[in-house]
Amino acid sequence: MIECLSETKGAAPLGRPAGTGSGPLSVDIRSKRFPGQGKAAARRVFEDFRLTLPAGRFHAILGPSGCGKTTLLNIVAGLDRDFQGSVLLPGTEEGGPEPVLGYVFQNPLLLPWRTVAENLALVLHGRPDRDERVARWLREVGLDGQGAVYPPRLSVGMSRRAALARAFAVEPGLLLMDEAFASLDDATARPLRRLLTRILRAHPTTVLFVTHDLREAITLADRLLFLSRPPTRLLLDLPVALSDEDRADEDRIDAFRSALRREHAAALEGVA
Ligand SMILES: Nc1ncnc2c1ncn2[C@@H]1O[C@H](COP(=O)(O)OP(=O)(O)OP(=O)(O)O)[C@@H](O)[C@H]1O
Repeated sequence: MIECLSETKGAAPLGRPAGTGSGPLSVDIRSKRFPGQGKAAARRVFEDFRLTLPAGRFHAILGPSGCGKTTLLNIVAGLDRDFQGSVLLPGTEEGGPEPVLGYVFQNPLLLPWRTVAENLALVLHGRPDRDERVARWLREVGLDGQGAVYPPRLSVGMSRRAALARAFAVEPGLLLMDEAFASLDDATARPLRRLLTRILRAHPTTVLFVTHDLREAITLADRLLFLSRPPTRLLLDLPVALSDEDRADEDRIDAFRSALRREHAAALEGVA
């Protein structure tokens, strides 16, 4: 049984407040299998997998393809309830209300027949401050003046900004990001990472960020969680004790990455 409890000693929150005093995110997956289809055998992904993550931190989740990163996010999000075990969302340990979840996928999933502003407004349905929030979040992500545009007219980077605005507009108590910047060239991804960091400074929340890119994980995260091949275990749980200055310096990021690769070669197998 894998258990990863409490904060890693020495893990600096890197300028982000260490949560709002709310309880941790606890995941206990006793068993998660996908049934076989046709001649394909059933697939056992998680078996006695436990994870307890402090609120208010940025956790990067890495691991080989097929180890269950997306499945883990879907279970945490409540999109996949076909498993044995339980999930305690941040803040609920003290009997608080369930936090609002934000989920950012690799595909921005904007409705093409709705304007950018309408796409944001949809997730704010029924809120009296809806229009004000839409305008504020378009400003926050640098899409001021683009509210009336339809998503197919947006550049790739702009549509990712819109997806970030939509995720943050609901004030998520937990933000799930699944390879949100994968498949983007570096010139597009880099400003998006900076934008995400800037937003999180102003609006801290608990983040689970799935990525294959170790550099990206080091640039963004407070903690790196490396998963094994199925049946999936937590292989490594490492703090990223780098200053903001270090994170902005690609040479430092590369040096940190090389050091991790040297020290943890086996656990980092399958991670780019
Ligand atoms: N709906 C499904 N039906 C059957 N098998 C599935 C289903 N979804 C995922 N799997 C299998 O479960 C395992 C974990 O999948 P998952 O997508 O969570 O992995 P991942 O770590 O996110 O992979 P990648 O890094 O390639 O995105 C894989 O072997 C996958 O084929």
